[in-house]
Amino acid sequence: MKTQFNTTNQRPSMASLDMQVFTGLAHTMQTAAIAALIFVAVTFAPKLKRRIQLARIPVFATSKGAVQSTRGMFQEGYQKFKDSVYMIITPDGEDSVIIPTALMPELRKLPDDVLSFPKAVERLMEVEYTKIATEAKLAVHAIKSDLTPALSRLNATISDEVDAAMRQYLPSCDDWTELDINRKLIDIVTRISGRVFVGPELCQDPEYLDIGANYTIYLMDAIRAIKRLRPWQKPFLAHRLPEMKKLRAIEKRAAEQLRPIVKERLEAEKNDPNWQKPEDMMQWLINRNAGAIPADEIAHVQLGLIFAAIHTTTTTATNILYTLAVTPECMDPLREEIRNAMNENGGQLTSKALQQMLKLDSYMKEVIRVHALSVSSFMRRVVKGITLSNGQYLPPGVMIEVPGDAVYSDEAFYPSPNTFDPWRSSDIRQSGTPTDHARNQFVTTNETNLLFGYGRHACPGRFFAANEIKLILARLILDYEIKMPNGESERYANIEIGRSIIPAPGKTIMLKRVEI
Ligand code: HEM
Repeated sequence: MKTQFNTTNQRPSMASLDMQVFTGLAHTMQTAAIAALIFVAVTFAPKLKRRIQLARIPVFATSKGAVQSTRGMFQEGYQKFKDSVYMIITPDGEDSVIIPTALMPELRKLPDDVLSFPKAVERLMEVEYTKIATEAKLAVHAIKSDLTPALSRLNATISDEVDAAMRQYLPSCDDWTELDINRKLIDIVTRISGRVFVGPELCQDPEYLDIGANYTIYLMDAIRAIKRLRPWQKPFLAHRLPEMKKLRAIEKRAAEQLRPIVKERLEAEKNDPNWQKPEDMMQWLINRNAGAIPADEIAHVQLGLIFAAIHTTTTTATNILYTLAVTPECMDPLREEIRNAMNENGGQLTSKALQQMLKLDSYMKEVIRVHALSVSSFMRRVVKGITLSNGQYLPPGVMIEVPGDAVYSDEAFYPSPNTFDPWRSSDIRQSGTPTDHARNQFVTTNETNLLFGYGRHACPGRFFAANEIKLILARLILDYEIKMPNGESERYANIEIGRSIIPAPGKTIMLKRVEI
């Protein structure tokens, strides 16, 4: 059989076709291989470079290491490398550099273009898809300059709201009554915070209360769902997730509810000379921008506040109540202190009365020492390379964090750390120097008190949160007996989800109104 050669006039034979296809395929594969190599180089080279730059740092454990929980990993790491910088490779593949307490002060004041809080939040919160605001400049400014200075003036209003919220959400409890206290606290805290965020009418509106109680839950559900996707799937599938649709829907409802109120207030300011500006965050946000930012943007900031304020406060208060239910011996000293402080302040829970409650403050602080909300704190991403005073270079892109929970169990900072000592801080404050007094408060932020973070981004809402929690606790302690159900005496164990440690939801405690 003659071999057929392909010419322009001839139909190609099967063999030459095969050859052409093969050559074409080979080219395509070559191109694909080069593209893949470039992709791998672009994607992994910075990571590889970082690894080389961090090579001197000991790596404690990988995600597949022998230690089971993230908390255990951080605690064991602390035992081994407490005073030095070390690295933990977390299950999400982050190179996380753990900073010892001694090196924290030199990082405290670095600006965001060197060591960034928003950039640390970006990947954690899947910001590319959730679109939540990582820069909270407007909110932070309004909290620091308007809310915190107004706290003593607003205290009576907030205290009245606490009473109203208790009446609304707690049953009469004339006899021992079993309550899902976490659920109740979400509603109570949403209403009280709402009074300060959006004013007296809206904070009682069922639509606002529903948004306030659920926004954080929907956001966290969406983040978890996105994290379950493979990285390459995210751009295509993230927006179609049912959890994301729920998130977008609640954001839309918030904008629809808040938009007309912002417009109404702007109109009133323009047209009504007798209009009195309300004292709430909504107004402070409007004032700070002289109406220059769109109403939808204010709604966005309000959602950011809801996220920052409500579940953090509720989780903290739930931790305290789960503990109160198993420490009945603390109830009388606390009750006596609250009554004395009220007697000295005209029978009211004034700001000054709250400041005088050293035992209550100490109890709250000790609960959080034993039941921290997170294994780590001060999470930041390095933007410009930093050389630490020990000579270690931290390259751009690296995440740093501090093992806050492990610090709380360090004998050097907290003697007998395994003992729950409710008056640990009040004893120091009563007998110590002014510095001891200042460094041992619930709202203190420093290298060994990390509930509210550390440095320039430390929680600006902590003064409001502390007052709110104290007002709720003072009412509960004055008016109720508290115990565990079914004669139990063990505290509910907290549950760990990644770096978070939260009180188990859905658990009950018993309340009975005190007979006077
Ligand atoms: C017990 C309740 C609360 C806890 C445990 C808590 C905790 C925190 C933590 C850990 C941070 C990050 C700090 C850092 O990394 O250095 C933070 C930031 C923040 N918190 Fe709170 N928070 C609470 C209540 C509140 C409240 C009531 C508000 C609002 C009134 C608020 C507003 C904020 C804001 C706006 C930020 C971001 C600060 C910034 O970007 O500079 N928080 N909070």
